[in-house]
Amino acid sequence: MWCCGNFGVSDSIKVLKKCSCCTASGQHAPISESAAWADLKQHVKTIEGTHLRNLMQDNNRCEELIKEYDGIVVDLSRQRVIHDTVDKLLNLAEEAKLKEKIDQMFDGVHINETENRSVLHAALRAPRDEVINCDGHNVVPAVWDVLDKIDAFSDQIRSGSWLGSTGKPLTDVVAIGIGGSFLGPLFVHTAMQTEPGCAQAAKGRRLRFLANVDPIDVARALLDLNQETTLVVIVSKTFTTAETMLNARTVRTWITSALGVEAVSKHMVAVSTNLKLVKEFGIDPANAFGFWDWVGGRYSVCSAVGVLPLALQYGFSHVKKFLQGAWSIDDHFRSAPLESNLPVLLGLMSVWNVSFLGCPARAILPYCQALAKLAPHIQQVSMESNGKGVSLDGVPLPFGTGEIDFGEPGTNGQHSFYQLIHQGRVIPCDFIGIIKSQQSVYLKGEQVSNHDELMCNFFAQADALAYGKTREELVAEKVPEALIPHKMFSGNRQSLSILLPNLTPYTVGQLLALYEHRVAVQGWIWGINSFDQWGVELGKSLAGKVRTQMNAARTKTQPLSGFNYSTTTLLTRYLQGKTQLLYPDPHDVFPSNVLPGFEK
Ligand SMILES: O=P(O)(O)OC[C@H]1O[C@](O)(CO)[C@@H](O)[C@@H]1O
Repeated sequence: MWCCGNFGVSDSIKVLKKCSCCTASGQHAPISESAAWADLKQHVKTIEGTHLRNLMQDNNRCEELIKEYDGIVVDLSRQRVIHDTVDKLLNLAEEAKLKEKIDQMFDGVHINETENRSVLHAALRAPRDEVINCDGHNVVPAVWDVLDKIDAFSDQIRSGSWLGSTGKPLTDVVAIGIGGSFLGPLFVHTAMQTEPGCAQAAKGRRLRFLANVDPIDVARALLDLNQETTLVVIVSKTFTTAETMLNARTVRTWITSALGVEAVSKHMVAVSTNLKLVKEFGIDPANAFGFWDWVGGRYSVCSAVGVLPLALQYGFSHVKKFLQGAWSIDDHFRSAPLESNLPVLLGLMSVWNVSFLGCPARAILPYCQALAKLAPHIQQVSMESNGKGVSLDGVPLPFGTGEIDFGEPGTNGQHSFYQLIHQGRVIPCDFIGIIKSQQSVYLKGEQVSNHDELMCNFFAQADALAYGKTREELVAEKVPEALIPHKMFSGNRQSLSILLPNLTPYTVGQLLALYEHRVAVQGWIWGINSFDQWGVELGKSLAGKVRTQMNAARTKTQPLSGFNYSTTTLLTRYLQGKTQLLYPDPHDVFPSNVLPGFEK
């Protein structure tokens, strides 16, 4: 048994206490030592004797593996599983106390143990009358206080009752943030942009994101914008992230150089959990939108992090539907039996592929251009959450965790990396299709509409991967012998298909929550903390060391010290290449043709 599940929970602050019965040291044995894991390892041999080409002929099996909830169809029939496999994976889930973990999350237990925090992003989309407790009090009213504030503020901006410092309406928004303070909002914005209702609501408005500290991104984000009509939203959970704060100072300079310092109160607002630093930056606390430490950065798109910029662009009513969609999956996740629970099944399939079938990567392939930013967002949600080397107890794990996520919308990906997926490495694929497109085009005389054409590929690719193409088929097609090995497809390559009725704010919310909870399921099975991210710290601190030396070298012409031969050589070459820029005056380093507003 890998864990007794006797988690002690104190009355108000629900902190997990170590159970005493697992090992002498109080540490849990890794899940890989469980009987359920061993059983699955054994079961791999059975699956290796099957081919999807044959498995797909069993209609009962396929029917069992096609699941539906609230309009979403998830087809798992092209996974390399049989009925027994699912049963064994559910045994593994039981061994990992998955149901208890889900309950603990919704109960506000401090399951993010290394940061001693609850994990309650689901509370961000809970209906007003829901009760979700954290540290002894219901957090839902506080969530709605912020949502109501965003509703009112976004309405003021959009209606023109809040004007810029020179009396003009603020039609453009630049949201500055990185990682979770950027990728989720960008994903949802990209998905909503072409939805007719949202597009109508956004008429005459522009939403830009500024994430990278690269000054090229500043130039790109500010291109053609006018300070007088621009609202800047600084989004940072900590308000200390180096890239975001430098970009915030840069854009503040862009605003104040044109409009004066007093313009900040009209043109700059913030989203953060650190309202003290927001104030120190010069933003009126009345213009700050808070959230809470129980919201992880990569899980924060449903907080003010995403809701504020999206409500400014589309109006709060559309964003509310996005939150409702996410809640639909939250509610399903916390209440549906594991065997019909979509995020649970998706998570278990990923664990099966990664830990048992040896496929550490996953391709996310939406057949919908509006989902172009889904894969980049899920990269962070998944890889920052589950790319860990030790168990919750800090013990090195004897197996790899996490998945290497990547993806592009179809059909673009087909003309790029699908070659490898068909004949090279085995990469389990998530195909995501939409029944009714946001845009409909049908040309007279064409066989099918444009969206149907797209979806023909969605259906074809999954079967191409599953069935492959045999030597016999090629011989029958009279393919020359020399070409046969090149034209053969082994098939038996697993994928799953997710079919959404349409792509609206509601279904975007569903899709988001489906992936968020799937990732959590994987982490709970592997026995890791999916909610911290210590792995990003080392690079950040080393960049600080380089920054100090860079400044010394630029301003005092001091020699570099403390770096290895390689870094010293390249750093020296870098410094030599830019000797003309010795920081005499910050404005001097901004060519006015690139960054409008920095003219001297
Ligand atoms: O919102 P913040 O505090 O600026 O952090 C941005 C991002 O930086 C990280 O902490 C690490 O890259 C992410 O987890 C987070 O989403």
